[in-house]
Amino acid sequence: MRTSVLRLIRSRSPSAASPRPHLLRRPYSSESVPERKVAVLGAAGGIGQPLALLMKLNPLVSQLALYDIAGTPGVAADVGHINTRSEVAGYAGEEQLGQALEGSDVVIIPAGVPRKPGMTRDDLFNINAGIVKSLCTAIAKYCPNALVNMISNPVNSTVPIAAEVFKKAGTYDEKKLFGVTTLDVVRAKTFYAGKAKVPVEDVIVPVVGGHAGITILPLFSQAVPKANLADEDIKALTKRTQDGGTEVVEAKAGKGSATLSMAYAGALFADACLKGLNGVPDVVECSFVQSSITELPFFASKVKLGKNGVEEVFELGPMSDYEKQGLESLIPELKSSIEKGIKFANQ
Ligand SMILES: NC(=O)C1=CN([C@@H]2O[C@H](COP(=O)(O)OP(=O)(O)OC[C@H]3O[C@@H](n4cnc5c(N)ncnc54)[C@H](O)[C@@H]3O)[C@@H](O)[C@H]2O)C=CC1
Ligand SMILES: O=C([O-])CC(=O)C(=O)O
Repeated sequence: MRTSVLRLIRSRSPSAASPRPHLLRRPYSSESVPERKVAVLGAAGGIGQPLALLMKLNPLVSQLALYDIAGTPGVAADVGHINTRSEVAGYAGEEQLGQALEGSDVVIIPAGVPRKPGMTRDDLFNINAGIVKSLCTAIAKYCPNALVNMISNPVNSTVPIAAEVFKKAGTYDEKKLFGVTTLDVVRAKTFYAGKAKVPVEDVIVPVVGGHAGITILPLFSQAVPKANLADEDIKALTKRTQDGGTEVVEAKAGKGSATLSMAYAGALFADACLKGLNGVPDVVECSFVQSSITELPFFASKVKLGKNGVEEVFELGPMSDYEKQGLESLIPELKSSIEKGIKFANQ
């Protein structure tokens, strides 16, 4: 098959007599990288569009399915003209959801309403819980083996909702469900790099717990490169990381929440999932997953990604007294958000 395709290219090429190998080479052919289908649900939205662009730029993706209730044919036509490996298709409306999902290896969900100033993420629950529930019902039916990257807020509740939907459908695999908390890590790294005056590309900071206010717990005591920051600086960095979403919501003044940095973070996390699926060793990211490292059934911490999704959930590691206090304080709020999601899904 490949030989005949090459022959065809050569025979049509003006330089067919002496083909230049680099012109014929397809660096991302299925021979070197496996075929991977990624579906984005909510692809016409503020996050969905730049995320579609970034996933189109990812050489690990061979098929990109862009689904939304409306507007996706335009996004797909636009993104589809970009010169990368993947084929792009747009799907609009519930009757096309099955087609969008079928065969997906990774499903990314940024569908739902964003915050306005004065709202908490939990204020989004009433609308987004129902959206997530119906999308996950379809995932259980059409691509039960896919890795699910949940972006829709409140993540602390939408991930438990997804788990319950999958349990009811008999398809739940705790290794394949992820709450995307990468934006907290992205922010913690940026803020730390600025304060410690180190290049952001060199920074590693785990962020654990959940994805709302005080449930976001950056572990700056484990940050590298090490910097001797004062306790007051660490407190300020922690608070800014916890309030990072609100900082953007207020700056956007009613026009939504983080979209571009979230698309970046979502693309980083999906790339890590794809690398894990493809057998790349030692892929580690923070994510909100089913967990037994605390008393809570879901918790964000460092997670190793492999061929079947979560390969290992890492312990929290050594923490400062300030971080230990933060951990203690976040447990009740995170517990109640998780329970709220479970209760909703079982109504
Ligand atoms: N996990 C995280 O770190 C972050 C999460 N978010 C959350 O992501 C979500 C989306 O935010 P934005 O893209 O800014 O909102 P947006 O309103 O710009 O886009 C949401 C998209 O979802 C679509 N949608 C609604 N119902 C749908 C359904 N049933 N099926 C498919 N698509 C549907 C809408 O048509 C819209 O295109 C919000 O819940 C927001 O809070 C935002 C930033 C960071
Ligand atoms: O703050 C919001 O509503 C959106 C979000 O989750 C974030 O930016 O971290």
